[in-house]
Amino acid sequence: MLTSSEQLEKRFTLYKFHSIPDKAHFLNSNKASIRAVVGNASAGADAQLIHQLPNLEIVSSFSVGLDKIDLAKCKERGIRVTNTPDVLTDDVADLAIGLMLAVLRRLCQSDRYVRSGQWKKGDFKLTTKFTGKSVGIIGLGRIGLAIAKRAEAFRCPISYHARTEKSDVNYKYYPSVVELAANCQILVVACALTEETRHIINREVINALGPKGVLINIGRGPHVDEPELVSALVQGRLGGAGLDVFQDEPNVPEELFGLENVVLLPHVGSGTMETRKEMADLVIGNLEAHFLNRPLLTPVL
Ligand SMILES: O=CC(=O)O
Repeated sequence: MLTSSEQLEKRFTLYKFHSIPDKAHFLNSNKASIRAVVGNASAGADAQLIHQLPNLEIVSSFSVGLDKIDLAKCKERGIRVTNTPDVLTDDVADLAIGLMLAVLRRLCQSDRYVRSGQWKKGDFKLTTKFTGKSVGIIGLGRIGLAIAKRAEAFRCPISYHARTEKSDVNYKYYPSVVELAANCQILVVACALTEETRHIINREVINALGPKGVLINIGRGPHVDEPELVSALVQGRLGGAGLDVFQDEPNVPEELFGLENVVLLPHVGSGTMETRKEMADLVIGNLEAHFLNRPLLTPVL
């Protein structure tokens, strides 16, 4: 089976920009021929790159998140943009529930307990029940809703914050994130990263969630004021955290490494073979559709 970059290479002239050492020189020599950019969760098309590519027609991102693409610039230039929604929703929602269980039931710590032979010296300490805990979700889009559905099966009361109240759900709506945090035991970040949602988890929200509260972040690192989160966890002002994303990936604050109430994952929300294949198919399908003048499969712009 061909890898996704082999498939791209079969159909297009592919430049692996991330591995080109002298990017400025490369752009200078090739800028006129580049008509498409393939991005992902860590690199997309910012204003500078868009500006350097006069014939750019489409940005096709191997991610649902669009925060690495300057959408306003794309719109201004008439550049099409696509992402990979829906196909990754289940995986990301599964992982959010996995993080809740892992933090509350101390799954990673228990595993280390067995491997290191400590079990022979005594039983593992008691942990905290997940079923029935109240779950607050920031962002009730596709992924937020999928998390809510799963948490409902664990008999968790669900509440949420979003820009506007949804008329088609029965979950309790909080117009303020601080109020949501004060009224739930597990707070999940599941919204898109935009200028409005950067640092949506700040000191006030963390303090409202409190020393028994748990933060789950499957969104983006910059949703959280990371130094504030680290100090709250170190000082015991927050009960725990399950984090799949960080401010400066792959760098993770080392103060977190020694904390047992924290589970740290390397941004793997959509990281299954099945889903990554569906995402790659969408990226390639969108590019093909564009260059054949057919309707895009998952257009953003
Ligand atoms: O983080 C992953 C994505 O946006 O798809």
